[in-house]
Amino acid sequence: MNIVIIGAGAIGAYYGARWQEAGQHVQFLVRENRARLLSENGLYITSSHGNYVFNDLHFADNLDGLTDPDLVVLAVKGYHLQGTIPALKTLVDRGAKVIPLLNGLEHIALLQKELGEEAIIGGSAYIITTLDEKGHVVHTSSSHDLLFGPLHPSQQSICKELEEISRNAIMNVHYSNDIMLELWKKYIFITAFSGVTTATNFSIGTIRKYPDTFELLHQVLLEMKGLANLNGVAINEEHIAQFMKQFDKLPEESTSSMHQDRRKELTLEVEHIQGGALRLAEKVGIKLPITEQLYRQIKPFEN
Ligand SMILES: NC(=O)C1=CN([C@@H]2O[C@H](COP(=O)(O)OP(=O)(O)OC[C@H]3O[C@@H](n4cnc5c(N)ncnc54)[C@H](OP(=O)(O)O)[C@@H]3O)[C@@H](O)[C@H]2O)C=CC1
Ligand SMILES: CC(C)(CO)C(=O)C(=O)O
Repeated sequence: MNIVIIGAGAIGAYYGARWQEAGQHVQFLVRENRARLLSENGLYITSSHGNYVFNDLHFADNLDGLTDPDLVVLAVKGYHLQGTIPALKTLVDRGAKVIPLLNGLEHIALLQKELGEEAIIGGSAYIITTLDEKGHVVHTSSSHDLLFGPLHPSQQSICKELEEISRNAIMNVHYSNDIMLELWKKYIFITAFSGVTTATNFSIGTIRKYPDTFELLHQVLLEMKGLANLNGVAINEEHIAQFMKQFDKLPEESTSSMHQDRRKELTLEVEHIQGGALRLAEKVGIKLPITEQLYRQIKPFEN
């Protein structure tokens, strides 16, 4: 498969590496600074699942430098979404489908509006990975799961093809026939996890030591369950119990990518994640008081 990844960042470069390693044609569309870093330092990933060096790295800072893809993987932060629309429009006009892997949910409707419902496949990543100071990928979780599935019936064959090629790649792939449910599950999980770790500035191990603080995670999950249900998505008590079990089992030092960004003093996706939840809540006429409180606490660190 011919894959273009927009954003050779922590998750884009990780999954790109795994597909290239499995024999797919992977190209990165990057911006000027990243192109310079890639030229100077190359790109490699370190991971407990095996390191990978891009000996043959294809990247360009404009579309003329890339061959037309079957699939575009969108792997930028929520606050960079708008900047990718012109390139996405061109690639979709040339026949590509787009799988966004951003955390959050608002981007799905926005991309469907801009590019058409047939173009946007549902996708979500469960992984903990970051870039080091040279721009190389450091993968620190044992998980490297990729969930995807059609949001439109016309996407079934490309999703099946993606499942096939990814089965030979070093990653866990899950094709879902109800990807909207999966997107909400991830959204609920990340709203709680990134909200509490970033607001408290603690990893999960420390949060777990304080039951009152740990309970915050549960409270956000319950609020978000209510929001999902009002949006017609069947999140239930069992899902919430599973998320709490996950929080219980995560290794001590585990934290969210938003919290890692706070530690590095980078821009935070609080507007896209918690802010997005508050906007969705307003649309259906409910309040999310705990999520709103976390949003207010994180906001000063956003930039
Ligand atoms: N990291 C993780 O562990 C996980 C992250 N996620 C989600 O995945 C998404 C991406 O996160 P992550 O990979 O960590 O982010 P990174 O910041 O590591 O990577 C994003 C990359 O996108 C690039 N970019 C931004 N705008 C453009 C553009 N217009 N064209 C080309 N490249 C562009 C940035 O490049 P530049 O250098 O030019 O700024 C940057 O390298 C986020 O929504 C995050 O929440 C989900 C699961 C886990
Ligand atoms: C919760 C986690 C680590 C799962 O992949 C994530 O998506 C993030 O922190 O951005």
